[in-house]
Amino acid sequence: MKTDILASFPAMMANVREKEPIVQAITNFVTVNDCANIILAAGASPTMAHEVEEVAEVASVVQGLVMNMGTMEDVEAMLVAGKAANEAGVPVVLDPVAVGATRLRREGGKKLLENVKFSVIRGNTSEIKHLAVGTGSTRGVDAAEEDKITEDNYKAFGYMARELARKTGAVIAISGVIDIIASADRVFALRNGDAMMSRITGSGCMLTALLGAFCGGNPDHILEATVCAVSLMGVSGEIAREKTDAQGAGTLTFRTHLVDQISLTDAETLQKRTRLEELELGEKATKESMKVYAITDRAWLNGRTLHDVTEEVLAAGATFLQIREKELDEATFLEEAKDLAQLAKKYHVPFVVNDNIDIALACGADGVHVGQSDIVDKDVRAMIGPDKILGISANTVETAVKAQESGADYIGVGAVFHTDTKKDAQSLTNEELLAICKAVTIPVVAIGGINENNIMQLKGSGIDGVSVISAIFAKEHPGEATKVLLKKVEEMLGE
Ligand SMILES: Nc1ncnc2c1ncn2[C@@H]1O[C@H](COP(=O)(O)OP(=O)(O)OP(=O)(O)O)[C@@H](O)[C@H]1O
Ligand SMILES: Cc1ncsc1CCO
Ligand SMILES: [Mg+2]
Repeated sequence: MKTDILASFPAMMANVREKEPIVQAITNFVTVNDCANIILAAGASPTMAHEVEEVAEVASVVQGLVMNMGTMEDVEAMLVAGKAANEAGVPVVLDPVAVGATRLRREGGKKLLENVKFSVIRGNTSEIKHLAVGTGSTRGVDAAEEDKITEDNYKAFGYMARELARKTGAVIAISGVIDIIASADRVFALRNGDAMMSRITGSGCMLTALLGAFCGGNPDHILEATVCAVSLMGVSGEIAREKTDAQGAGTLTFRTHLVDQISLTDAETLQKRTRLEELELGEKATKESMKVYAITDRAWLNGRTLHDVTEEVLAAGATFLQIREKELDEATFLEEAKDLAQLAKKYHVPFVVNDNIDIALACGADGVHVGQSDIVDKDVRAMIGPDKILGISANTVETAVKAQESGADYIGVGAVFHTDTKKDAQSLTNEELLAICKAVTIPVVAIGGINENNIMQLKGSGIDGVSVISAIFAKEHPGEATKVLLKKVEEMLGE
């Protein structure tokens, strides 16, 4: 069951204040004093040790480790300390300051991510964008104007943060006008804070230091601790702004009020003022997710349940799941679809329902897959809304282009092989497949008679993966079959 994050705030705060975790911070020389003070204000105890000769020793006895790339003289010490903290089970928080801006920072950030396992990575939009997709337009320590987070794009930042969380195993916190916090499964948007926070240096560094204190006090609840710390920073920033304005004072006074307020804000005020939204983000159809696209078939269950067989297939690495039921009554179909939707969520695999839009919408699926006739009759995209996955079948350049124009997120092309007598003879040639793939920009998955023996024939056809039914579900060991297919597809794709 999902935990109620707001309800966890009092415990998160009390754990920091009562346990007084020692937090080691290897941070930049610009804001080091502010970082030490905010750790103290939260109720924890700072140690700003950064000499490479001693950091491992320190990191193995503290409760939290923070590393901040602000001035880049301590990357070697960060690597040594990070490894020691990982070995000792101490949570590590990274602030990848200006990570995309220079070669030194790009390489330093890469090295840290390759060698240290982080509990939390906290950065502004440009920094996290660089780590997630390599294209953040960082020029200095502040986020670039074009990477600004707004009410129009914050969901996209949510997807990006979740993707990075899955890749790194860390909770990701993006700061800005709207803050985003994401784990592999859950994504939050937080609308607290004040514009004056970006008019003093180091509010981001201070937030990262605060995260070190909260993770140190709550090592088994990193997601809750992160949301609570980001919220404490934002709410304290708002109250500090009110106090600053009441005095008619400016930005440096604001900085003092901000640190003061971290020590003063209580859990009740925090809960009351926190503006937290949990985002329900479905899975997206990507090229990567087309590799082994499994379609269910209950014909070969052999006494096993569809749930168990599907779980075996997902655990083995299937990258996409479609439920296809031609004979079930609606009520049973819906039950089954709800169950598989939950299962697919657990494995972070996109899940669509074949042909039945009502069931797709009712069961919590990520989308629906339909044939050409369905898009002639009705506007499926309008029915399911802009966020759900729409898959459409096509077998010519013309129908593929039409599918894309109708709002498809991917195309299923087939039948690729004759399934009956002319075993393994292609009914769609690689040239025809390539023409289809070139005519559209969305992912393409091939379907029809594909199995582990004929996949290699599709090399050079431009497809992103294969969709199979019997090549998985008719096998005695569907999980093993999935693994073999995945390996062959990656070979076929030339990876
Ligand atoms: N315009 C704003 N409105 C509300 N909150 C803001 C605003 N700008 C910054 N903040 C808050 O300030 C804190 C720091 O975020 P910011 O994105 O400025 O970090 P940063 O760029 O890494 O800062 P630095 O590198 O100077 O330490 C976060 O808590 C964030 O929510
Ligand atoms: C201003 C500045 N320069 C390097 S680090 C730093 C603090 C904010 O990241
Ligand atoms: Mg910063």
